[in-house]
Parts: sequence; C-alpha cells; structure tokens
Amino acid sequence: MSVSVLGSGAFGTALAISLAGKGPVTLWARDPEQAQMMQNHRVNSARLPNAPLPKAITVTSDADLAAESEIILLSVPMQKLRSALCAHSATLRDKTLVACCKGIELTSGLGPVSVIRETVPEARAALLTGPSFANDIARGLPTALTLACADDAIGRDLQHELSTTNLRLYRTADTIGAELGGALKNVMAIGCGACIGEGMGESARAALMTRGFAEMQRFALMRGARPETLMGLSGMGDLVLTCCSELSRNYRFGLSLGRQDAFDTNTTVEGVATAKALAKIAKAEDLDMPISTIVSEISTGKCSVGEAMRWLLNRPLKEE
Ligand SMILES: NC(=O)C1=CN([C@@H]2O[C@H](COP(=O)(O)OP(=O)(O)OC[C@H]3O[C@@H](n4cnc5c(N)ncnc54)[C@H](O)[C@@H]3O)[C@@H](O)[C@H]2O)C=CC1
Ligand SMILES: O=C(CO)COP(=O)(O)O
Repeated sequence: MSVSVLGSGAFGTALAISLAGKGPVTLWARDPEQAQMMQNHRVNSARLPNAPLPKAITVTSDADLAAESEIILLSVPMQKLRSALCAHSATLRDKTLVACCKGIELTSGLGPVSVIRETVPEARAALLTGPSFANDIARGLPTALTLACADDAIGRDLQHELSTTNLRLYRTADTIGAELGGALKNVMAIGCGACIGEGMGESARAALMTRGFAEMQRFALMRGARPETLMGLSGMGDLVLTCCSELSRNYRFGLSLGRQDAFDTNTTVEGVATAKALAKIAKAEDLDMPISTIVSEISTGKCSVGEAMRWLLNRPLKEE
C-alpha cells in the first residue's frame, strides 16, 4: 500500500525516512518553499538536519498528490490536527489515517483518534505511538512502537505496512489507552524536568514518575482504557524514555522552568496544552490529578517550581 506523511516536522520526516526503505513515500509540507528546499537539497534542515532523505521520498506541498496514497500518517502537533484534517477532509475521506501525535485537544478534551473520527468520520482511524525519538528512527536505530486500531483487520494490515527494518510495531485495539499514555507522559516529563532543574534530585524524580504513572492509569481507566495498555510501550515505555532523557523537548522545557532559563518558544512541547486540558477536565469532573494540575500551573507561569514541589509534598498523606 502506498504511504504519505502529512506534516514534515522532525517526526514525520523520520518516519518517512524509515518507511522509504520499503518503497516510495510522499512527504507533505504545507509551505511550498520548504517543500521545494527539502526536495532539492534532500534534507529537512529546519527540523532534522543530520538525516539525509532517501531517493524514495518525494517532498511536495501539493495536498492532492499526497492524498493519492492509501495510508496517510498525520504528523502535526496535536493542537493543529483538527485544522489540518478539516483543510483536507474531502480528499482524506476514504483513506486510512494514522495519527502520530501525542496529546489531548484543549478545546474538546479529545485524543487524536477521536479527533479523526469527528472530523473525517468516513476514514479508517488509527494511532502510531510509543517511545521513539525522531533522530533515533532517522538513524536507523531499533525502535518499538504501538499501532492502535479499533478494527483488528485494519490494525493487522497497518502493522505489516508500517513495520520496517528498525521500527517494530506491536498491535492493540485499545486506542483510548494508547492515545492517553502518549499524551499524559509528556505532562509527567515536564514535571520531571522541572524537578531535576530545580535540584530536587533523582529520588524525587522516581517518586514523580511513579505517582505520575498512577495518575495516568487513573485517568485512562476512567476513560475506558485497558490497564495492560498503560503498562506497555505507549504508556510505561514512553514515560520512562521521556522523563529520563534530555533529548525530550517536554523534559527540556521542564528543566528550563526549574533552572529559570529561557526556552525557545518555537519548539513543539505537547505537554503544555495537554496539562491545561487535564487540569480543566480534573476540575470539571472532580478528579484527583495533582501532578497534571500543578504542571499546568508551572507551565503557564502561575506558580514557581519550588512552590509546586512544596504543594505536592504537603498534600494529605494517603494509601499507595
Ligand atoms: N520529534 C519526536 O521525536 C517525536 C514526536 N512525536 C509527536 O509527533 C507530533 C509532531 O511532532 P514533531 O514532528 O516532533 O514536531 P515539529 O515541531 O518538528 O514539526 C511539526 C510540523 O507540523 C507542521 N504543522 C503545524 N501545523 C500544521 C498544519 N495545520 N498543517 C500542516 N502542517 C502543520 C509544522 O510546519 C512542522 O513541520 C507531536 O505530537 C509529537 O508529540 C512523537 C514521537 C516522537
Ligand atoms: O514522544 C517522544 C518520545 O517518545 C518525543 O518526546 P518530546 O516531544 O518530549 O521530544
């Protein structure tokens, strides 16, 4: 089956590079000038400068050309997914759409699969998520990801079509668990970065990761996820990677908050909007989501990292 990638950021470009080992891939960039530069110079100098584009990749800004493929990977930031889909909904209607973004939409509280279902209901919706840095994938390093699709037959086809020599895909039908694991781990990574940046130490980070995971499970199970999905690549796997590596933008953003350093506002940090969405849902539904709520506060400058950590430590003692 033919594959296109809609969105030519770091992740979309890395996926295109890996998939190009199996056949032609169309990489769509919305900016015609950027598309032309990438097509001519065979590199995405803005987002993935050290990874040459194989010949099998065609970069284009022509959305109709990209929409000729049967499988379309959607690799835009979560808060841009709806507008990107709406802009091309007519051509995407009979396609298999695989969201590659991690987050919860601020306006609706929905994850990427639900946003696909709302905006292009006729399409087949799936999700690709799990622990993976774009640079690692582009370099051909081994990576295991979760392919989530409610329809088992479509999920099996996608698992085969999108697995490559360095991308090993595991399959699940639990789209809710997979999308929430990927969304919430970014929030916990901001918290862990802030904790390390503030000088609170590794033990405090382990506590935040563990209590953060409890929060991820509580929220996801409440939304109908399966517990085993949270224990897998898209939950625990991605939590570990993102909370412990300075390659993560969410973690680095947290570090900058803790150290009171400047941070480049052009960087995609999905956890900020997701923390806000979670804090809103927690308040409206009276849910106990202390880490997500406090990460929302520190990310938006409403409280300092020191105050946040003191608030977390001074909460009433409870059973694990
Ligand atoms: N970079 C990574 O290592 C990984 C990223 N992801 C996820 O992939 C998603 C995208 O992240 P990155 O590629 O890293 O971000 P990025 O910041 O490198 O690129 C985002 C791209 O989306 C494009 N874009 C924004 N709005 C658009 C719109 N309305 N229509 C079309 N294109 C639009 C931008 O021009 C840019 O090329 C995020 O949800 C992220 O969590 C997932 C796994 C790994
Ligand atoms: O999702 C990722 C790793 O799995 C990438 O993390 P960042 O978006 O924090 O860089």
